[in-house]
Amino acid sequence: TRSTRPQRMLKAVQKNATKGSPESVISAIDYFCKHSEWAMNVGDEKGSILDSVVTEVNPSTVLELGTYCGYSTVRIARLLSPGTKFITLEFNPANVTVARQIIAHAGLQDKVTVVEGSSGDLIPQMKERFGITTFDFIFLDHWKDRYLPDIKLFEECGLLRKGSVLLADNVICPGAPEYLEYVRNSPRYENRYYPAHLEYTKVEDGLEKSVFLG
Ligand SMILES: O=C(NC/C=C/[C@H]1O[C@@H](n2ccc(=O)cc2)[C@H](O)[C@@H]1O)c1cc([N+](=O)[O-])cc(O)c1O
Ligand SMILES: [Mg+2]
Repeated sequence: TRSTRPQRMLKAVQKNATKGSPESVISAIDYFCKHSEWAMNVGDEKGSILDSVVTEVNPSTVLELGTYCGYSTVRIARLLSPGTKFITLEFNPANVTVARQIIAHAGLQDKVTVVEGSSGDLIPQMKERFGITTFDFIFLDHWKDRYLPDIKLFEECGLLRKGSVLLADNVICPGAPEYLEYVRNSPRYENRYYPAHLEYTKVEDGLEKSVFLG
């Protein structure tokens, strides 16, 4: 039967990227998406903004919602200090399999734990299963209608501390209007919008950074 796009992306990484080089894995995926098949990775333009926010925060605990094939997972993991706890949640088991291989090709398998399941089920388990008290940095890039319920879940589970940074992809395209309205109207968040474009296109998109004020 026909392969899937994530499987074809993995093949392109294994063929074109140098083992142990996160930068070459990132480049190989971006090349694949620009010249072979578009895929919903955060991409190079928004990825550079992600890099700058991760570097600025220099987090000790990180959560990513929506591993997909592991592109942003590799972008984040390559920037983390030794000893940082990084967890990424992926709902689709086939994507978990591809992502783990792409992360391993980059040599970053010891930096991040890919957990299979839904954010709604797993976020309340973060403390007991992974010994997390609060997250310093959270990247939201999963189902757009889950951004709002999940930020509320972070608050309810006490997973945010004064200064925790949330960065949300696709707040324009496909869009997360309810999430944007929530963080921008809440006195508990300080927000900044980073204008950019939908990965590998000229379509308008952007990232919203929200700092929890406690
Ligand atoms: O729809 C988008 N992203 C949804 C991502 C979903 C991913 O998150 C996982 N997940 C993990 C945990 C969960 O709880 C739920 C899902 C899913 O199994 C999937 O791997 C999207 C779409 C476009 N687009 O142009 O159309 C562009 C983008 O940058 C996007 O991110
Ligand atoms: Mg996205």
